[in-house]
Amino acid sequence: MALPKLSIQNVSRQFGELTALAPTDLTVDDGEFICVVGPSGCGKSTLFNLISGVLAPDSGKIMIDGQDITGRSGHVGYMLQKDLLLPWMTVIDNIVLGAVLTGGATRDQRAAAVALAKRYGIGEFINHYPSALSGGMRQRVALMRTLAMQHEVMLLDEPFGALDSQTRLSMQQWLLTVWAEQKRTVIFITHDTDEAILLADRVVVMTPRPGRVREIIKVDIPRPRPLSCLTSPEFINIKRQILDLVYTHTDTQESLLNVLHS
Ligand SMILES: Nc1ncnc2c1ncn2[C@@H]1O[C@H](COP(=O)(O)OP(=O)(O)OP(=O)(O)O)[C@@H](O)[C@H]1O
Repeated sequence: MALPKLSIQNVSRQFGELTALAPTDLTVDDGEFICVVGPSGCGKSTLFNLISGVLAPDSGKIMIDGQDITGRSGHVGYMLQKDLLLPWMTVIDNIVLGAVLTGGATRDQRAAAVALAKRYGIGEFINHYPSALSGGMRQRVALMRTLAMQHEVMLLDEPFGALDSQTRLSMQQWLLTVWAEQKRTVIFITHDTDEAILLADRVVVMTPRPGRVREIIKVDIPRPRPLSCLTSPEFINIKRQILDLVYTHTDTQESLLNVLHS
């Protein structure tokens, strides 16, 4: 059987007294698109910081292709909601920034970045500065930068969270095109249930803090997924399951019962 692309085994993290992530397991296959949803503060970004090696876990192991990368950075691409484009650099220089910081972009790397920009709708902006771009365009550039790092696993932390709903819908379709062609393994954090279902092969639902994986919902809606699938019965059915999991939690129910009986 093929090794999973990413394997998270019993990974946890405390900040002082606070358990930000309870022991968590997750296995992701090569080329999968996973969305992670869960209440604010349940440890989603902490999980990303652990996978990317920005933080070391207190327990557990993180493997990519069977290789232990626990606490080690440089093995995954990581994109945040805030695009972090450098304002004094052009679009193309921002895309190759990873290479620039690790010794300089080669001619081939720049040519590959130009090809990516042209392929994915920002070709005419490569010599512009970020300040001249709309929010959606800036996020495209930030994603191109993450792609240009050539990591097979990409972590996207609410990349469309700050965009208006119309731009967000077009960015979701755009991202699905990029993912289908580039064949990367994507883990994507979102607070938007529709976004999670539209994008994901599986949706990981986390519990409130201290977060851990509560349930994993498979999204069997065929691809490509046009916007019209947002109102299909199967979509609504999955949405109902996820909302039930996110908004009803035994601890919350127990504390409500305690209040009622006190
Ligand atoms: N560096 C840190 N030091 C102390 N506490 C932290 C640190 N990073 C995160 N936390 C705490 O850990 C918990 C989980 O935070 P995290 O950012 O991972 O949650 P999240 O699910 O990503 O939240 P949101 O959906 O609001 O972005 C929160 O209570 C947060 O305040």
